Amino acid sequence: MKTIVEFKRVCKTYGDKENLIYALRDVSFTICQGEFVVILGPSGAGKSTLLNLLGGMDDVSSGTICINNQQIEVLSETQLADYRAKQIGFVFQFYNLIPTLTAFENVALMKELKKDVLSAQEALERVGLKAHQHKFPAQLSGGEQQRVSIARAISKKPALLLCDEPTGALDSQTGMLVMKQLKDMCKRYGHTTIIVTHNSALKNTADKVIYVKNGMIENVVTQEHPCDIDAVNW
Ligand SMILES: Nc1ncnc2c1ncn2[C@@H]1O[C@H](COP(=O)(O)OP(=O)(O)OP(=O)(O)O)[C@@H](O)[C@H]1O
Repeated sequence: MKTIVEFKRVCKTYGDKENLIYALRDVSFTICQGEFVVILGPSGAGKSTLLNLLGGMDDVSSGTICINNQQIEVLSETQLADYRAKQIGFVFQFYNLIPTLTAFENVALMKELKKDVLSAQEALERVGLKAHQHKFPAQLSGGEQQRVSIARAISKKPALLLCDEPTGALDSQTGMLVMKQLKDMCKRYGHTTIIVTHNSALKNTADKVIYVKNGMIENVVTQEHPCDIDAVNW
């Protein structure tokens, strides 16, 4: 399988000499195209820092990051903005939908960022929300709103779908449905999906689990036969 993400000896520090905080220290790993990846670790471990670096929202202090054959730590601000707009789909804990636009219009906005997008209708169909496409966010449940935000992210046909605690604001049953959707789409359409979570129950469902602790990679486990989301005890 093609390698789509390669972190090589990445360090990320905050603060100055006297007050240096290592958010990530000497982090190396790879992710293959089409993998369903879970990044697990306690609070403060460095998970969000990792995701921010992957998404081009922050820059490394040292080391290299290669995504889809592109070295990203050397990109200028403008090139990084283009990378975020075209290559990355983001899903956050809160859905960040525009309340005055319908589900369809929220997804269709992505056309402004990239020429080659999935139609809003196709993206909403993939998340099972075609019937709700003309509703406003306030007329949708939390789980449905999150599915609109997933439709918005996948409509860009991103190289990477980055999800930061995507079920954090949902009850466990709805959270499970959203996770199921993410995994089903990863397998059906080949989206490389990277999920940051505190929920260690998800570890058995991933092709790869990256354990982060104290800014370091504690372990990377590749699973040949991950279990179905339905089998998870939340
Ligand atoms: N902008 C910043 N300035 C200073 N320190 C930061 C900054 N961002 C993160 N850190 C520090 O880097 C470390 C890793 O933070 P990070 O947010 O990546 O952890 P996390 O695993 O995502 O935690 P959580 O699960 O609580 O969100 C923490 O010690 C944090 O305090």
